[in-house]
Amino acid sequence: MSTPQLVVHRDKELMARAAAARLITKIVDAQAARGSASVVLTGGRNGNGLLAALAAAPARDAVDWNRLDLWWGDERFLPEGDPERNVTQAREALLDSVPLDPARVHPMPASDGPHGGDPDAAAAAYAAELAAAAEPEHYRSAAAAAGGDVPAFDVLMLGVGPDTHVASLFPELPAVRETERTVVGVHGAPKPPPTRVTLTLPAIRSAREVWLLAAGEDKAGAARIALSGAGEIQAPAAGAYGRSRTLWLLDAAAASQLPRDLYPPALA
Ligand SMILES: O=C(O)[C@H](O)[C@@H](O)[C@H](O)[C@H](O)COP(=O)(O)O
Repeated sequence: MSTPQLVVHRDKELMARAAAARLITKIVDAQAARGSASVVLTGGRNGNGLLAALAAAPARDAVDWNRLDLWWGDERFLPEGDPERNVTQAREALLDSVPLDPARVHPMPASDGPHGGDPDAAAAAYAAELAAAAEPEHYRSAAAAAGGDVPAFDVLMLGVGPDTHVASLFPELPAVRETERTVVGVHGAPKPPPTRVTLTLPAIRSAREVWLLAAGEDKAGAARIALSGAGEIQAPAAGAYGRSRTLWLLDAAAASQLPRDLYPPALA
């Protein structure tokens, strides 16, 4: 478990631009070291704000887009092309503007796909897709120990909800309690739409780096709770950490309720 590091930016726009620059560098370094990079995207305003900032970034095309694997941390279980789907919003924000290899872009299944309206079957299919992409020499995740291989994600990004949810892991609901499977269906999510598909905490924790994005006053309480020792069932964001790095990227508003001892030195 990597101890959370915090970086606080002046406002959400600067946080998005700085996080986009950080992601470009991370991808470029991974591609230089291993010939490819693997990133897990998140939905929501902060996740899409980062993608939009990346699309506009001067250094954008330092990334070899053709050698980038993209996965999702969660998805709203809606028909293909629905404007509320995370992949639809990601395409609009960035993906349709860069020359990705379509075979390396892995959206979670839609509700009108081959699995019918069954989010649990869709989740099982995505878990199988992850396992097929996991190389033997890749790090075996905590979930892999229980038989659920996932690729060695370089960066897994998560927006943080005001209730401390990440991906579609909501406090106290069954999905956040999952310790075996890497992907599960979600029924009755408090954030609409109610039916979703999500990575589980073991899958999230297999990533080399986990970046949590929190901007806005409405996230201040969630950041304080998640970073002050709350349990992962009550505060899923508290259970989202990477194997070598856990990075909270906040704006000043979202950091405004943090205990002083958690403030980064520059702000203390
Ligand atoms: O499918 C989703 O809704 C997202 O994956 C979800 O986990 C989101 O990241 C958080 O709810 C934060 O959303 P905002 O950044 O819009 O507050």
